This record gives sequence, C-alpha cells and structure tokens, in this order.
Amino acid sequence: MTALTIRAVDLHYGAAQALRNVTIECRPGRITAVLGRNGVGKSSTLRAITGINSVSAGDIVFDAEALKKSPPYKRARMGLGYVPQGREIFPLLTVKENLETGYAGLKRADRHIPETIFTLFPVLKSMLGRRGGDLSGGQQQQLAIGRALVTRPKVLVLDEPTEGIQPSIIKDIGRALQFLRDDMGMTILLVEQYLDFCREIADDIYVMDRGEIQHSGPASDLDLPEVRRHLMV
Ligand SMILES: Nc1ncnc2c1ncn2[C@@H]1O[C@H](COP(=O)(O)OP(=O)(O)OP(=O)(O)O)[C@@H](O)[C@H]1O
Repeated sequence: MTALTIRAVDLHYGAAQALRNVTIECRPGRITAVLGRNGVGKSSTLRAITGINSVSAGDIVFDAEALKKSPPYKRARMGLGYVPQGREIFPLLTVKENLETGYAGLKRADRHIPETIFTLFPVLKSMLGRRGGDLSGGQQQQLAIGRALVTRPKVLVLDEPTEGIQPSIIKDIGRALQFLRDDMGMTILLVEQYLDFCREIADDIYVMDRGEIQHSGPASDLDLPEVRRHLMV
C-alpha cells in the first residue's frame, strides 16, 4: 500500500497565491477527503499532485519519493491515477476506446481492461460500443473512474466525483471507492463539496478554505459545526 503526502505546498497563478502551506497526509489504504467550497483551491491541490501545475514551494511525496518536478506522465507511470473535474471523457470515442486511452503508460502485457471495472460499473460493459458523449453525467463519471483504473493505480485522486450526479449513482461510486480501499488496498484522495458523502466513505477529512487547510481529523471525530462554518458561503 502506498502513502501520498502533500508537504507544505504553495502554488501561485502569476501573482495570485492559490495554495498556502498545504499539508495533507493520505494514509496508505485509506480514503482521505478534502472538503471546501468553490474556488478554495481543491482542484489546484490535485493538479499539484498530478504535476499539471508546478508548486512554488513544498513537495509531493509518493511512496517515500519526493516527486519534485517529475512530469505528469511519469507520475502516472509510478501509479498515480487521476479522475479530473468534469470527467474529461472523449465524446466521440466509444466507451471501450475511452478506457483504452489508459493503456498509454502500460507494458504491452498489461494492456487489457481489468474485469473489476465491469464488476464495479456493469453499465460500462453494456455500453462498450456507445460514444462517450452519449452517456449520462453519472455514466461518464463511472467511465472516468474506469479509465483511471485501467492504468492500475496504487493511489487514486478524484476531483469532485459526485458533482452533478444523481443520488443512486453517487451511492454506486461510494461503494466502488470503498471496494478499492478494502479489497484492493488502494490509497484514495478525493476533493468534494458534499459533506455527507465524505462522512460516509472517508477515513480522514481535511477542510480547506481560501487556499489553506483549516481543519483536519478522523471522519469519525469531526467538529461538524466548525466544518459547516467553512463550507457556508
Ligand atoms: N489557471 C488558473 N489561472 C489563474 N487562477 C486560477 C487558475 N485556476 C484556478 N485559479 C484560481 O485559484 C483559486 C483556486 O481555484 P481551484 O480551481 O483550485 O478551486 P476549487 O476549490 O477546485 O474550486 P472549484 O470547485 O470551483 O473547482 C481560485 O481563486 C481560482 O480562481
């Protein structure tokens, strides 16, 4: 099982500072959730982890190795899977072809779609030949998670997996993430605005406000009024 640590990270967009001294410990084989309103820096945190955005201070430590300036494709090859906000499905490719885009960093022998993906999300199997753009938002989210799983990640990071999705599919996604943690030992980090979802599935919860971590602790022991105060606009 693999640990992921975000250590004292600052991130700037030009002169504007989006992250200030952000430290997050993702324990191996656990689900960590970062909660926060729109625009507080959740996506920036994940883009710093994946290497899409460079940090101006601090580092990301993956499996005891500091990633420094390692580019996104190398991080993916090390076992970092990413499910971006808005899903970023290729609308004109079929479901199967979307899944196969996950093959890029894999050895030839590993270039197949693990059956687990269809066990977790049976709808993908029945829609393999359909275009990504024809799927509902919830089905696209399942496809985006499936595509990340094709890369055989050790650590999976997800950007607002419940955004704009109907409750029954949110439940399916929650169950899938718990299965990946409990049965596959995966380390999972998700950023969210939806408190109840995080309380249900996460082991550790961090609360972010204005680019800083304001609060953190085990999900079983949350100071709910304090968390809600940070989530209110
Ligand atoms: N590419 C960019 N250039 C300049 N500023 C940016 C850029 N991306 C984000 N920001 C700013 O950085 C801050 C943090 O944005 P970020 O997207 O990380 O927040 P978020 O918590 O993920 O919000 P959301 O839920 O809306 O995605 C915001 O003030 C945002 O306007």
